[in-house]
Amino acid sequence: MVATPPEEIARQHAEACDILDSGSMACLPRIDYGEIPLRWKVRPTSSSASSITTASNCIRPMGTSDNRTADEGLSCDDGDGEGRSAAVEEGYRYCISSRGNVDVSPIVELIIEGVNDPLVVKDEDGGGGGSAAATRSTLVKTKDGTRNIMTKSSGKRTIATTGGKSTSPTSSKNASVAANAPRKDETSSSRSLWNERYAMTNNVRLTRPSHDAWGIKKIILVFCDDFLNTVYTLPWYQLENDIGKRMHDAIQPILDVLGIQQEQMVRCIFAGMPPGVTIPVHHDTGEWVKHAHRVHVPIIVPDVNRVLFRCGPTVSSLGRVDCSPGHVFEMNNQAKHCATNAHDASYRVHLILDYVEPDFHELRMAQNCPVRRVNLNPGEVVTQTRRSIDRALDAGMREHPSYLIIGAQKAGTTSLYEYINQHPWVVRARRRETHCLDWRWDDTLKSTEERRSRCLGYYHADAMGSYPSLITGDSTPSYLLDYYRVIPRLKEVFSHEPRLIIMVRDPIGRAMSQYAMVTSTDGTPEQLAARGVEWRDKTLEEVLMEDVRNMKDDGLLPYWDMETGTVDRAAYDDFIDTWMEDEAWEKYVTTRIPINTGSYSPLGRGLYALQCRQWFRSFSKDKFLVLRLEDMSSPPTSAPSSDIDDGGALVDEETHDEGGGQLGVQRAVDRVMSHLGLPRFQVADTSRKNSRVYDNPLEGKDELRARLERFFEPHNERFGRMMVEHLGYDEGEWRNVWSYAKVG
Ligand SMILES: Nc1ncnc2c1ncn2[C@@H]1O[C@H](COP(=O)(O)OS(=O)(=O)O)[C@@H](OP(=O)(O)O)[C@H]1O
Repeated sequence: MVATPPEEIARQHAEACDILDSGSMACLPRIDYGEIPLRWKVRPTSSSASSITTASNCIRPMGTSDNRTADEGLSCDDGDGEGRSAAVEEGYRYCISSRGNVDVSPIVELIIEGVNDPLVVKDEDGGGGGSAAATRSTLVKTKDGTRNIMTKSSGKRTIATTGGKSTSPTSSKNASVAANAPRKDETSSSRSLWNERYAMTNNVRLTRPSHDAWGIKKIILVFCDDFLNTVYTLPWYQLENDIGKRMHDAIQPILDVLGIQQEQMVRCIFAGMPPGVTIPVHHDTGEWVKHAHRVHVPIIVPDVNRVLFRCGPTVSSLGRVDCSPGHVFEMNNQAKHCATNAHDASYRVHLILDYVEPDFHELRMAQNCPVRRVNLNPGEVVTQTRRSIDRALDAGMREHPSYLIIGAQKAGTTSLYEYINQHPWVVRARRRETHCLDWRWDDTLKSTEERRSRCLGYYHADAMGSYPSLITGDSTPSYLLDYYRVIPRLKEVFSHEPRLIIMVRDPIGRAMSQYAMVTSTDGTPEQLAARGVEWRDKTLEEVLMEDVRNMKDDGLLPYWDMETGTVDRAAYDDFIDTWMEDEAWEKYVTTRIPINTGSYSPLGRGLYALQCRQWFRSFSKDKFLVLRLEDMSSPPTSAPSSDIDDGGALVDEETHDEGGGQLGVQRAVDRVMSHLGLPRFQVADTSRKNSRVYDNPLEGKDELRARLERFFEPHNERFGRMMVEHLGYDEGEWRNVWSYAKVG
């Protein structure tokens, strides 16, 4: 979302003041519709409002203080809803639900001191607070909304993008128009919880870019990162200290009204809105928004008639919410909302609380990404980006790279890399294919330390140090076959053993794709050079025959009859998994893989079991994830994947994958996220990468195709068996992988 221009904020502020001055807008009736179902938060538009509001059975009433159920709420008038019409209810009930009323005087007692003091501005140098670590390397937003790491020392934007669009509602420039609030600190009570300098040493300083831009003061008790990976409890909500205990006690009645447990709370903040400020119409975004219920409780409201808080399905249908102190209301924060404090002297304070549903933690456990809860220490420094929060004391904890896509060539590795990079916590390596362990390996470097440093340079390891929640990796598909060079180097320079991802594809399709690429004259000079010229004037059949002869000469195919193109099954069964096969395979890979050309091994690269076996001997099985391209098939052009729900599952699997292919991509990426221990996200661009249009070189070559099928059939079978037996993959999916048996 583009930042709201200052003139527009000023216009909205004037409009809000007019509404308040004229008294023309009554508050929406307080109706408790129960908890707003999370799925209503997906697309808050008026059309979806009308479709979802007809489904009254979607409402899940919770116990409320006034004992009114959602259904009762729909049909009864609670006395203050004069003028309420069915249409009003119809339009707003998925945006606002009054969940009850509490006595907030214990909270007021805790936070009243210094509430009207002007905002303390942190020192230019970071005030010794939270931004110190961030000055070394900073994530910066690029034009396309992705993020780069800027390294201060070089002053050059070097690296890496992480996916995802920012939707920050405004900028600090705007705030200067909207917030004519005082910004200096001379009068602040030094022990007020609102005093940022005091909070910086006794609590923890966290930034909230949009709030900061609007001049909003805050007392933060509980906070989570954008993916709900970690929930941080700040000192002023920890039971070990007096303020924390008192906060707990004071806030508990709100949790009781909502019917939730402390563990469900993922954010809890007091937000002080300065006098004369308007927060323009916006809606909240980010992964956490989809999983959390947003609750507001007005705590200190100098004059309810000078406060305008509105929410609604569209900009033109905003309804006014009753902001009397103690009114506990849930709002759909993916619907449009805005607020004005038109009081001329005093701050307005709301408690803003977000909570997840009780089964959220189990869901995340099942996705191999359990929610962590961390107690922060007083004065602790954290490094924040828009999407991530890292403790300074965790700096350098993550070793890079976290993952490597090692192959197979032409099996969709580029696409997978691009999909993974759409995760906001994934940072690109310097190049997609670093090749730092094969042909970019520098033999002139004398020590392991130098070699490690060179390799780590491809992954921006230094700049990533302050952001341990961010990961990086690369995709170099030549590694799978070139294991004998790559594995010892990998072990030498990366002692932590990265996660290894292997994409596979029907070896016949893979070979055709390789042939099409290597013989293509399109591409950059670098690409053309890497392909080599050896296959330029050869047919697919010729290059395949060359490879099969090499294998035969190396003793790898004692079961293959060159004349008939058939496999002797008994000879095959006797030969595979013996030392003779090992020796022959080693001879083949050590003598037939040139370092400077892609024109080799069109058949050998499709013998996945033989390649994987070498990797499986060197790394434990939990390090591997093997995915089939066929399961991730998507169309060549970009298509939106907006029908994917929070858990990463499509809303309607039956219909949504027809021709779309997004489901396969999303599933593949979900599996990668589990493998990497990252929270799931929705892949926005599911289109194919690196795809090529070419004539089918097997068209009209039935005998050649049949030979290839006979050649690969036992190897495919063997590979499928390996997936089931070694990695424990599903038998139904893998046992007959790429079986060429004709049906009927
Ligand atoms: N999502 C999806 N669905 C279906 N097909 C896909 C997808 N992503 C990539 N592809 C196809 O994978 C081929 C490119 O693979 P790689 O990126 O691994 O090639 S490379 O080794 O990096 O050159 C290339 O195959 P060909 O077009 O046959 O050459 C791509 O079209």
